[in-house]
Amino acid sequence: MHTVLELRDITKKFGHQVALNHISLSIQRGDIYGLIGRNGAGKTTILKIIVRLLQQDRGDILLFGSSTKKDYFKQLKRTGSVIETPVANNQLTAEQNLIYYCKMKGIVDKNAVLEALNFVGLANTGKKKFKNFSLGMKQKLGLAIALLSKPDFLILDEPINGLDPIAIVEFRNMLIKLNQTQQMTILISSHVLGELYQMSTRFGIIDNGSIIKEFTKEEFETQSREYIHLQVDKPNLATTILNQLGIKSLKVVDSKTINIYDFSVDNTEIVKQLTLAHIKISTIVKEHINLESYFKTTIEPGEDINHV
Ligand SMILES: Nc1ncnc2c1ncn2[C@@H]1O[C@H](COP(=O)(O)OP(=O)(O)OP(=O)(O)O)[C@@H](O)[C@H]1O
Repeated sequence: MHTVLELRDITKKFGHQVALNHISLSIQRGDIYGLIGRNGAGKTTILKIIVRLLQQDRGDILLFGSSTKKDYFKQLKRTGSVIETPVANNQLTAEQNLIYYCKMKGIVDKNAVLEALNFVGLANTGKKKFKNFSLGMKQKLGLAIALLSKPDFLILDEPINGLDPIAIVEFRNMLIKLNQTQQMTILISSHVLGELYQMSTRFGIIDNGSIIKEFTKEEFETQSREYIHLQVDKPNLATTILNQLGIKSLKVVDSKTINIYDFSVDNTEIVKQLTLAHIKISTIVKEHINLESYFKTTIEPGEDINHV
């Protein structure tokens, strides 16, 4: 296996605030690595440190095996990135912006601009200036800019934020195509977990500046299992009754939700006993753990009872 990126014990502080706390992770060639975390968890800070928009306070980064300053910057040329909002000139068209970036990056391939425009589907935007682009068009131009140098490693910060469902699917398909046809390794941060799940091969969950879980899609699929999603008005009393019924594995997720992982008692019996105790049930349904619910219960552990 070839390691594209390795972060070793990275710490970054802004004043007294610890944004990254001893982060270690590695990304292998061909991975689509989904970085998941709530607002302020540290995702953008990681990406900025990788592309050298920020400097870590401690720890080492290896990009394609290089860590020394000179070699690292050489390897950065094999990387394309869109971090925060795509930076383009408001007064220029898509094509003009790409020509400008080619000059800046020293890209001499004459087909690079047209290829990038075609790939992201912006070839027909003609004279329209960047300032008049929709959000989706802006995101696509950002991707086109990142692809100009035909990178081996693509880094994208929240690329599908604010896009409509059709644009999201288009974006997903583009990234999967890059990964499958050009073996491009991709690091992507996103809040849109359902979408991230569909394209990523590996995941890292970051919370409060620490990576708290890393897993492959395969591992997730093997471990994820069904559960009963129960919503009631008195979860504490409901938990007591469920325990009395012999249900050993459950989790109180929030002020009205209990997830039950133990199927030893029939749903009708659960409903009957809760109703007898004057508990109002608003939902009782069998569900499969998805990335979103896994993420939620991982970063907000709730009250865990005998559940691993
Ligand atoms: N330049 C800065 N100066 C001070 N604090 C900063 C700076 N950049 C980031 N931070 C802080 O570091 C923490 C991590 O921020 P970061 O932007 O990496 O989070 P994030 O996971 O990308 O969040 P979001 O999803 O909201 O973009 C936050 O608490 C943030 O306020």
